Amino acid sequence: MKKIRVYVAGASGKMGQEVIRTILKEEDLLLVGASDTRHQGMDVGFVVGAPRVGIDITGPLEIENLRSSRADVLVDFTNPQSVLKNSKTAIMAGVVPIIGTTGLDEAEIGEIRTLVEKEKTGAFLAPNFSIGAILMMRFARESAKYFPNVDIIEMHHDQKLDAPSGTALKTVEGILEVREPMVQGHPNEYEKIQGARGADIAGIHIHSVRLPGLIAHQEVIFGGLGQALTIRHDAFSRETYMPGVMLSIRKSSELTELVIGLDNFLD
Ligand SMILES: NC(=O)C1=CN([C@@H]2O[C@H](COP(=O)(O)OP(=O)(O)OC[C@H]3O[C@@H](n4cnc5c(N)ncnc54)[C@H](OP(=O)(O)O)[C@@H]3O)[C@@H](O)[C@H]2O)C=CC1
Ligand SMILES: O=C(O)C1=N[C@H](C(=O)O)C[C@H](O)C1
Repeated sequence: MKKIRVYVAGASGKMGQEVIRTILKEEDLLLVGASDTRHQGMDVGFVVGAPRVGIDITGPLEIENLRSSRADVLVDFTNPQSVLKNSKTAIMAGVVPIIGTTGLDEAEIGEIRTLVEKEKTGAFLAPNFSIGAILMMRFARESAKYFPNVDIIEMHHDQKLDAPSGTALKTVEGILEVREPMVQGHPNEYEKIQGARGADIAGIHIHSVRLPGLIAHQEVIFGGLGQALTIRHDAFSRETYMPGVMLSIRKSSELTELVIGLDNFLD
């Protein structure tokens, strides 16, 4: 069996470690490289609490390392400052980036799309790899057809860099496919303290909570006449993302364009 060769950027991080532990258990996947600013020179197995793997963590991602690994895909769980450069590096090396890192803006995603087209390779980006979160977004899109008034509360651990979360933004994107931009709340409302009503996208307010103890949680709250509908998803551990990440690795190695969203790979 020809194995899919996987390189992981952000290998020492919370998601990177979980991804590596999972890849090491999959028979059709082969870990061929690991990069991170932390634990440089250490065997990646020891970093993730597994036996020795024979692959050292190489430091920030370099095109030479990626090329010499002969990777098919690069899984990126780094940070909003590194992900664009890493994705471009992968595409230039002929490696399909699987981008889990959030925080890319529209212009940056456009840059990736342009480079993918120029280099005739593929790329995959998913703000959320959890099936429950995908369903939450799908149900929210459906509900917005009947309940146009909606607020989002997203809650994450306090080490998260970007706000609002990629999932909240993707949820809004889906809702705006079926709901026109509108003003929510009283037209004359005002904030006594700046930010009290959260971030406003086309009238949908996003409130970002950051607290220790949390992992990743989101409520999409719809208000209607005499009723409210709340759709909630909770990630209680990072294992929740693994089936989606593994599916994406298997589906992405043959991509020839930029694809956004795990729902593209679900039946
Ligand atoms: N799509 C999804 O389903 C999910 C997405 N995420 C996203 O994934 C990203 C990572 O999350 P998380 O694992 O919690 O974050 P962590 O901070 O735990 O891990 C990120 C790691 O990447 C390292 N890093 C930074 N720059 C580079 C670089 N250029 N090359 C290699 N490694 C680098 C960091 O090092 P240092 O600390 O020294 O900077 C750190 O060790 C976030 O954007 C988060 O929002 C998270 C969960 C699910
Ligand atoms: O930083 C995280 O942890 C997460 N980030 C993603 C996001 O911004 O939506 C996905 C998930 O919420 C966990």
